[in-house]
Amino acid sequence: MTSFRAACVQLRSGRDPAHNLDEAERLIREARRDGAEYIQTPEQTATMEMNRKAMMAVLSAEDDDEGLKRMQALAEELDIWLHIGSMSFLVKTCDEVKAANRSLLISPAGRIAARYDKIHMFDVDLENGESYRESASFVPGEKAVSAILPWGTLGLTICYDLRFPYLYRALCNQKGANILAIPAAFTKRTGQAHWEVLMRARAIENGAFVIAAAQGGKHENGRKTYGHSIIVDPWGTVLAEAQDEPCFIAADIDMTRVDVCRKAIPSLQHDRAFEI
Ligand SMILES: O=C(O)CNC(=O)[C@H](CS)NC(=O)CCC(=O)C(=O)O
Repeated sequence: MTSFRAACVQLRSGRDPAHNLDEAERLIREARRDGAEYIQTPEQTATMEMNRKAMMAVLSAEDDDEGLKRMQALAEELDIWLHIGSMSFLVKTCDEVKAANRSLLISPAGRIAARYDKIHMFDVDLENGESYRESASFVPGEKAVSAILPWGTLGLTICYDLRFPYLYRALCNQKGANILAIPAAFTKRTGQAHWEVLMRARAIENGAFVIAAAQGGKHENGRKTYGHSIIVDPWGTVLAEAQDEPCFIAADIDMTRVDVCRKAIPSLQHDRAFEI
């Protein structure tokens, strides 16, 4: 199998996890009716907009999470690869309980085929006063993860990871990835300036498809995310892109494009070690 239809579900998740999952399910079903076989949802599909205390109060460990079980049942019912861009789960570190910002690939049998914990924490102060301390609530992951799909190999990353190109290089050169997943909740301000150019760069420099489902619009607490869920081919061509409303976008993915583009520009093979 060398081609498949991929979709991104764009959300504007709010404070109520059940409502967020209802909205995700509605759009996943729409994307399925349109023929999608791989459907990705954004970072923080189930819980956004919460302060640390409120968020910790509603989270469960992955094994006990009803929302995740619901998404597993949905993948099985619809016979799709359902990629939950991220959900948060409680995890114990040595001295405290924190959350993992975790991406989950669910197989058409409803099983968890891969899980990836976001490596790079968004601890940032923007010029306009917006300030984020992801590491206050989340423990970062330590491990790059790829997963084999029937059509190719998926590299799993999340949002701010987009800014660390060597992660994508490692996924493509050392873990076989030729499809890069970058589900996100980018800020509107940074997204306007950086989103599309970085997404296209990751696709071009690695000769890989990029699939990125996003949060978009003005959320309940006033925070604005950029939206613009995007699917890019290995030559850097944008195959589908959203605005900032909840919706789905879809594209037919022809995996033979990976070989063609990597043959034309074999930069992955031309990587060299160098002295500093
Ligand atoms: O906190 C939540 O509710 C959902 N999670 C997020 O919004 C995450 C962590 S704060 N956002 C990003 O990584 C934005 C990256 C970004 O915008 C950039 O790199 O420019």
